[in-house]
Amino acid sequence: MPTALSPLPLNPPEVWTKPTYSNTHGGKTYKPTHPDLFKVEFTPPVSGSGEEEYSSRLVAARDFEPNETITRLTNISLAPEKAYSSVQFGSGQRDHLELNSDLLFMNHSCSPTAEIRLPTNRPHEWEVRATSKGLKEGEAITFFYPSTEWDMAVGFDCSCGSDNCLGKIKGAKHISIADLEERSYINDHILRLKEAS
Ligand SMILES: C[S@@+](CC[C@H](N)C(=O)[O-])C[C@H]1O[C@@H](n2cnc3c(N)ncnc32)[C@H](O)[C@@H]1O
Repeated sequence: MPTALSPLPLNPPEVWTKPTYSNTHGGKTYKPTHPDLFKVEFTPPVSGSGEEEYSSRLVAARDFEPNETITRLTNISLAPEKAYSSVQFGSGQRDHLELNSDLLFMNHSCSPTAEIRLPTNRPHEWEVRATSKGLKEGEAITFFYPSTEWDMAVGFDCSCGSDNCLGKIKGAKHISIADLEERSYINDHILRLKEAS
């Protein structure tokens, strides 16, 4: 059972279909979820590889002021399990949500342009917001994955390219508190897990 008070539905309030090369090109059945705020820049699969590249990204469709809310998390559901796509919102084993929107395409950066803020037990306040630097139209919307993730289902070699890149990203469990806090806002459940470790 989730340990945080979790009123999250098991299914998203609105049906969401993940964009793929075939439904964003040619047939074009895909409908962007937040067209006025951001859009997915979709990378086509390398011909014949048959594998997902995970190199698509989310970019801002307009400027955002410093600390401006980009969007609240409105179509979220309880994740059936921790996955590459889920976001951790508490310290319990089941405390992972699925975004069920174009926000899925927010990549990680060690020098992020946005934050996911998930105050404990206040899901109506859960949001993506610009950092204190603000965001320009066309800039990638990224967040620091260890700000929500303790021990990720799928780690990766970071390609964010920032000067203070941490290299391998596996979750906050594997990073010192100083390295976490100098890069991003860190959610309470991660700070609690860090204190207890
Ligand atoms: C939720 S997806 C983000 C969207 C993803 N780029 C896509 O095209 O589906 C998370 C995955 O994207 C990739 N990813 C995100 N940020 C990355 C980064 N900074 N460096 C390398 N891969 C990254 C990793 O494969 C990760 O497991």
